Amino acid sequence: MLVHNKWRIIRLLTLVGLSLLLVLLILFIVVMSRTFTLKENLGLQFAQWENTTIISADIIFPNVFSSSLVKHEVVGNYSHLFTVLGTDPELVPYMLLAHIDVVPANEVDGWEAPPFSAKELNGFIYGRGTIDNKQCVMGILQAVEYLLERGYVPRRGFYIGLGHDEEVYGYNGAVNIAKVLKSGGVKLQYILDEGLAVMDGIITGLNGPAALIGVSEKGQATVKLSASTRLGHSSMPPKENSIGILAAAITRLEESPMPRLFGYGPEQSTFEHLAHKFQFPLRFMMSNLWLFNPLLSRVMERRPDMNAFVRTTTAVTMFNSGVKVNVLPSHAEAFVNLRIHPAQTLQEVLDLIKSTISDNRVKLELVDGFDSLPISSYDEQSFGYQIIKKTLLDMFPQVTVAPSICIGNTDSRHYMDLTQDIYRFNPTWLRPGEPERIHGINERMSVQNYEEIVLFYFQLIQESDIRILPPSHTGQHEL
Ligand SMILES: CCCCCCCC/C=C\CCCCCCCC(=O)N[C@@H](Cc1ccccc1)C(=O)O
Ligand SMILES: [Zn+2]
Ligand SMILES: [Zn+2]
Repeated sequence: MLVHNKWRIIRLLTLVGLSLLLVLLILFIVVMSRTFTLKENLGLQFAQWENTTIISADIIFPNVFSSSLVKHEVVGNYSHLFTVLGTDPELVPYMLLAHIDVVPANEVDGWEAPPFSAKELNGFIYGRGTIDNKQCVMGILQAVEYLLERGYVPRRGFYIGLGHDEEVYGYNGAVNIAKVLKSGGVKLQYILDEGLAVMDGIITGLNGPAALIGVSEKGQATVKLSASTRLGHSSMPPKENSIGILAAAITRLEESPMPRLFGYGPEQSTFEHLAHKFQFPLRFMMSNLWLFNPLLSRVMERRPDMNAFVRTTTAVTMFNSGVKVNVLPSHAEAFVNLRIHPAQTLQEVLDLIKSTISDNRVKLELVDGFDSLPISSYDEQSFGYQIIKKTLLDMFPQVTVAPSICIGNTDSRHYMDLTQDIYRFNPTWLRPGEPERIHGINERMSVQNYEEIVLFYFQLIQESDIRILPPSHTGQHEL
């Protein structure tokens, strides 16, 4: 009897033990498969890191990641391509671009909140990337999430491209996303990428805010300059060494700015579109740039952000030389970053640098460069431009919309084979003192503006469903 009971207890315990093991195994499989899905979807963005929980995007945007209308691909290891199906295959799709990478930031430079904290202070979210370009990454995904949640089905299909290396030329992210699309024979109605913004109080003399849409972007040249002289003891220096030679060359470059070209590129159209918002006599001058170019250029060039519209800009960004206080430097090198005005070519800029330096001991190498980009359409029939403009005016009737040229470079140049119409614009409001925060300290985005950004994409996506633009009633711009 005792033996019999003992076996019954052992059998019972084994059964309980096995069941427990089974439950644990099932739990383990469920947890692991969930973790893998998250990791696959977002490239491992689910971790506990320095007291910050990084939450996977498929938790924040569940509809985007589960909808049968949306296909998500990881491209070039870290970039993201979303394909959103439209119901009407006749309608040419469009594409929204933004980038997830940022330039470095260091709290000790004077940030009011840690640059990677996204801390909210007085209605502003502080953090590197908040206005370049996380606001658009999140704004686009949040808008699509809300639309899907409401059962929206687009008529016109669209793509979303989120590059991971825009700040270092985009060669792995944007270039590969464009390749994927090209290999699928995709053609795009228009592209909207980061770029200019709503300028509020930034343009001197202008009444009211202006939304500047980049219909082109400046070219760029990164040039390496170097000089080499004999290594030796600092107690017996020659009259000049590599540092002095290179410094003199750089001084010559800084003291000889590139020619004023204001009015010979798309900026002419910008000011013609804005002219009616200036007071006399500026209104008259802006409408007659052919006559007032020389005068206006001289006023504008005094402010760095305005000077960018006047000429090819020259910025010495890196200078390296020397190894020890008592050793003559055998080699000095510097990098100069130029943003090329559309009325000049890369070759003309290189020739001018050479003649300005005018010293054969200084070696000049082109690290990377390209001419300014083609001008996208912005007339009454221009689908993309008019959709962006209408979306803006519906939201902000007080804004004047004008075509302009983007003074920085964007990923969109890698998509040039897919469309003729590329627009560079962030639905971000910039007020005095704010342009300096881009790549600078205390980069921030107001909570209110973030909500507007979500709404902007929410509206734009729905506006883009229109088959053709309604006939224009005005047939003229705001001049
Ligand atoms: C007449 C109107 C005056 C208006 C004042 C303008 C205020 C400035 C507003 C917006 C700034 C535009 C920024 C455009 C986005 C640039 C994004 C960016 O930083 N891109 C990098 C990309 C790059 C390219 C090559 C090498 C490294 C990085 C850049 O251009 O540096
Ligand atoms: Zn950017
Ligand atoms: Zn940037």
